Amino acid sequence: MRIFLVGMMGSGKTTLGRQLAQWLNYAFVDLDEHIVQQQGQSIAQIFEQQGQEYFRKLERQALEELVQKYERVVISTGGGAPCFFDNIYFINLHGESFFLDVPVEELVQRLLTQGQEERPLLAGKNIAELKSYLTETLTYRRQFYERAKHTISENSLSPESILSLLNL
Ligand SMILES: Nc1ncnc2c1ncn2[C@@H]1O[C@H](COP(=O)(O)OP(=O)(O)OP(=O)(O)O)[C@@H](O)[C@H]1O
Ligand SMILES: O=C(O)C1=C[C@@H](O)[C@@H](O)[C@H](O)C1
Ligand SMILES: [Mg+2]
Repeated sequence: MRIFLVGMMGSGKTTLGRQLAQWLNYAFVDLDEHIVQQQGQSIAQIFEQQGQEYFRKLERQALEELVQKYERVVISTGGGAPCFFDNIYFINLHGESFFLDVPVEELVQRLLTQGQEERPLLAGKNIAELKSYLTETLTYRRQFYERAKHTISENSLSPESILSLLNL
């Protein structure tokens, strides 16, 4: 089985994905980290030097490569990954998807305390700007995230709740 975690920046995809892969004894891939390693550039550098559009193409290519390569894997996607091209359909075609649905107030707290620097879309924003950016972005992205096969709310972000949704 392939398990994909989707949701906003700061929703906990990397943290939970790593834990879940350990539980299942599956491979773990963080899509952002995978792209950074493959390109030898940080996400911020890719955005700056080649642009966001190029980054979105890299995300799609990486998704295609990873489903070819792995059958038992947990993939934590980047915050925007399911919202470009037909990526969310591609994800659903190749595995079980989970939307980590965390309220904006909580995202703001987490992202303020955990460096905005590696997240180019958040860099340089103050708390009010961060909040309005996340609110607007989530309002638009929800239509994609909600196409995930399962939704997990903030208070059940654990490997156990994912396993029980999968009847494992
Ligand atoms: N369940 C949780 N409760 C509280 N804090 C959490 C939880 N999960 C993750 N965090 C914290 O929130 C921050 C963001 O988590 P993480 O990096 O896993 O999010 P992400 O969804 O992968 O974000 P991005 O899309 O930017 O990669 C980290 O500081 C992490 O320690
Ligand atoms: O929400 C987004 O668009 C992004 C989220 C991160 O995971 C990275 O993929 C990148 O910083 C863009
Ligand atoms: Mg992450």
